[in-house]
Formats: sequence, structure tokens, C-alpha cells
Amino acid sequence: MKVTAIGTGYVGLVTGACLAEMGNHVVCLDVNPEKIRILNEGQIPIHEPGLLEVVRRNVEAGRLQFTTDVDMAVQHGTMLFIGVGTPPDEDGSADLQYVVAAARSIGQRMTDYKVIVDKSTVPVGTADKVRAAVKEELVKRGLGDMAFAVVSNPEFLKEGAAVEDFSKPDRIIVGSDDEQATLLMRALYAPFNRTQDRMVVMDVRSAEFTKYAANAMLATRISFMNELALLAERVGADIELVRRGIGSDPRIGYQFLYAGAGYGGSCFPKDVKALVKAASDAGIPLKVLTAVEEANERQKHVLVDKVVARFGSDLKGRRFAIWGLAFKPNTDDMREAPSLVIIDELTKRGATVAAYDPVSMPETARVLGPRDDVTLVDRAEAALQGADALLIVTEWKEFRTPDFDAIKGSLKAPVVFDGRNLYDPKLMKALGIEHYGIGRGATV
Ligand SMILES: NC(=O)C1=CN([C@@H]2O[C@H](COP(=O)(O)OP(=O)(O)OC[C@H]3O[C@@H](n4cnc5c(N)ncnc54)[C@H](O)[C@@H]3O)[C@@H](O)[C@H]2O)C=CC1
Ligand SMILES: O=C(O)[C@H]1O[C@H](OP(=O)(O)OP(=O)(O)OC[C@H]2O[C@@H](n3ccc(=O)[nH]c3=O)[C@H](O)[C@@H]2O)[C@H](O)[C@@H](O)[C@@H]1O
Repeated sequence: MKVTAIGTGYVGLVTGACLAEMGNHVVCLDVNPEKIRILNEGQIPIHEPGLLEVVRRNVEAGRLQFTTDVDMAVQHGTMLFIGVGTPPDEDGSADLQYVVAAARSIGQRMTDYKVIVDKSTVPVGTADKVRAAVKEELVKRGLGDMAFAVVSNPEFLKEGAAVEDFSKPDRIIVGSDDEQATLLMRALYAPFNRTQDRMVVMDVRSAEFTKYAANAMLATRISFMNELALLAERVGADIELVRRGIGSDPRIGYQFLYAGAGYGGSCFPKDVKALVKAASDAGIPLKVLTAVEEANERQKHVLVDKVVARFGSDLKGRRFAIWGLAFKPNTDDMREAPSLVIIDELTKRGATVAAYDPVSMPETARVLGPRDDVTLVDRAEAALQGADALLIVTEWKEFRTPDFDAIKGSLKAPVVFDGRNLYDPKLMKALGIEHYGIGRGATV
């Protein structure tokens, strides 16, 4: 099939590349010429495991191309996927300006039947706005009768596992009230849907809602565990043992129950805020979800609270090593990363920071700008030299079994604030390391 992916970010690029992998002819369009230049030079603008190989393979096979040429891109696809950003507006609601602009650019150019697929995360009612924008542009061109469909097909991939998640989806949600469009969506997704029918077809509004409900549920599990972790510390229980204890119940399951330094990323924070705002506008305030957001804001400060409890609130003259800057492992994405809050809180109190991340240092440098109080170092061990303590913020694999002797030898005193519960508190005690985890009340 002929497919156009509008927006070459995490979602648009992965969608375009993975659809090309199945034999479709895909054009990826972006308004950012720099991204298209990088892609046309055989590189990818993001760190995403396995993506470069899929992109290169399909470019070589002549099934995948990148362009800023809107006329060509709109002309090319029968299926046009909108995967542009939906960042939070000032009031927390999803800013739909990029989605509507993409819709308009389609309406201004299309000359035959198109299926317009909303892949971006968008509030209930957005498909209607997209339809109205396309129609308005068609009417301006005297083509008001031209047929097209708008379908909701939210994406559930996780950064760092995007290709794997897209290629082996748990479910494929299709919100459609157009039979022909539904058939085309079935055909397009058939290769990803062979072993078991994972496509759930529903009305458009329910599909739009499903995306927010999924992210809200996952964020709720994390905030719930983070709050229980605070209590566990106070009452002398270990949240890691509690996690294993409750996860064994299949009704609960093990996933997304890790207490930590708070959730970040481009989606949970913005989608929780957007759903809270949409609900309040609809006169149905979501009390649980409001608390989820509040708990997460508090959680991002928990590690620094522990630093302050140990070293005092005046941190002038102190230096801290930070391991892990990206909002999660296997990505260079720094959007809403807890590390940024932690760096801010430490430096505000007069400390300096030496930080290391396996892939996100260029992105961190871009986000932080030039700073005297933050040094980015190119090896984990280099961050430790002469630091008062080590803070673990992102659970990259290479931090899981470090050289503990080197940690002890390099820090001024062996103090570790373990924001992702990587280390066994009993082992740390045995090694003579002062270890502060999250919710590890029983074992410290
Ligand atoms: N990042 C993720 O893991 C996931 C994101 N989503 C959702 O997907 C949407 C996109 O997210 P990301 O891919 O992370 O965004 P992103 O910010 O990485 O990429 C968006 C791209 O769209 C481009 N763009 C903006 N307006 C355009 C236009 N009119 N025509 C062509 N290109 C245009 C931008 O230049 C940018 O390259 C958001 O709604 C997000 O909530 C959904 C699931 C996973
Ligand atoms: O809508 C989206 O963009 C995506 O948002 C999340 O994916 P992502 O943000 O890439 O990453 P996650 O693995 O979900 O992690 C999000 C944050 O939660 C934190 N987290 C995750 C799991 C956990 O148990 N504890 C925890 O603190 C992570 O450290 C990270 O900061 C969802 O998992 C995807 O299904 C969804 O498609």
C-alpha cells in the first residue's frame, strides 16, 4: 500500500519504517528540514534501538523515503498517518495546532480518496476537528464532495523498545466509522496481526479515549507504588519485596510497579495533565488522576530530600555524581526527565554536579545549555572523582553491577542515593557503602 507518515519523530518514523518493512511504499514527511537532511544522509535523529537498521534496509529497497515536500507526500499516500507532536498547552490541555495544520495541509492538496489516520495522542473529539479542517480546505478548493475518512489509531509503543513494540503490538486500536477505511486498516496491519487477532475496532471517540486511559492507568500504578514506597520507609518495610509479593497475583502483574525517582518522558506527564484538564472541562473532575500527578511531582524531589537529610540544605562546596540523565534507559530523550529536576535542586542549593549518561549527553548539553555548575563526563567512573555522593537516576544496564570498590575509592565517602533501587541494601551494607534506596525501609 502507499503510506505517508506526517511527522518523523518517535512515532511517525517508527510507523513509517515498520510499515515499509512489510512491503508498503512509505514517504515520511517533516517540516523540520534538519531531520529530513539527517535521514537522507542515512542516519536517524533519535536514539532508538534497531531503528537505524530498519530504516537503512527499507531505504535501500526503495520502499522508504524522506521529504519536506508536502505536495509530493500528500499525493503519495492513500493512508496518511498524522504523527506530529501534541505538547501540553499552558493550561495542560493537548495543543492540537500541529495536528490541525497537518490536516489542513492534506485538505489543501488531496485529489483522491484518502484515509487520514490520527496516530498522535489526541483528546476525544479530535477526529471531528481533523475532519472539519480537511473539509473546510476542500470546500475552499470547490472540492467539498471529495470522499475521505478520518480514523483514530493511537500508538502504544515505548521509547527504547519502539520497533519491537510496533512490530509485536499487544493490541491495535482502530476507531473508525467508515467501512472502507476499516478494511484498509485491517489489510495494512495484517502482517502485525497474524498469530492472534489483536485488532480492536471501535468508534472513534472510544479509540481516542483508550489511549489516555492506558497511559493514565500505567502512571497511576507508578505513583501508587511511589507513595507506598514512602510509607514503606517510614514503617520499616521493603517496597521491592512488596512489589514481588503483589506482582505474583495475575490480577496485578509485575509490570510498571517499580518505585523510583518519578515518571518522566514526553507522554505520561503530558497525557495525565491533558486528561485531568479535559475531565475538569467536562465537569467530571478525576480525583485519582489529579493525585497521581501530584504524587509524581513530589517523587521527583525525593532523592534530593534524602541528600538534604544526609548533607544539610546548604550544599555549597559539595559535588555530586549523577549516573543516568535520560528519562528512562535506551533513549536519549530528556523530555520531563527527573534528572533535570534533581540537577536543578542540587545546584540551587550551591552544589556542583558531574553527570554521565551512555547516550543522552549531547541532548542534555542542548537542554541545559552552557553551565559552570554541571560537568558532563564521558565515563561513569569519571563522574565519581572527588564527589560527595553518587546519585543513580536512570537504570541503564551498565550501572547494574558496577565496580563497587571503584565507587568506594573515588567518592569522598561511600554514599549512594539509589533512585532506581538497583542495588541490594544488604550487599551495600556488607560492602560498607552507605546506601539510600527508594522505599527500602526493612533492610537499611
Ligand atoms: N514518543 C513516544 O514514545 C510516543 C508518542 N506518542 C504520541 O505521538 C505523537 C508524536 O510524538 P513524538 O513522535 O514523540 O513527537 P516528536 O516531537 O518526536 O515528533 C513530531 C514531529 O512532527 C513534526 N511536525 C510537526 N508539524 C508537522 C507538520 N505539519 N507536517 C509534518 N511534520 C510535522 C515535527 O517537526 C517533529 O519532527 C504525540 O501525540 C505523542 O503523544 C504516542 C505513543 C508513543
Ligand atoms: O504514549 C506514549 O508516549 C507512551 O508512554 C509510555 O512509554 P514511554 O514514556 O516511552 O516509557 P515508559 O517505559 O512507559 O516509562 C515512562 C516513565 O515511567 C517510569 N517508570 C516506568 C515503569 C515503572 O515501573 N516505574 C517507573 O518509574 C520510567 O522511568 C519513565 O520515566 C507508555 O509505556 C507507552 O505505552 C506509550 O505509548
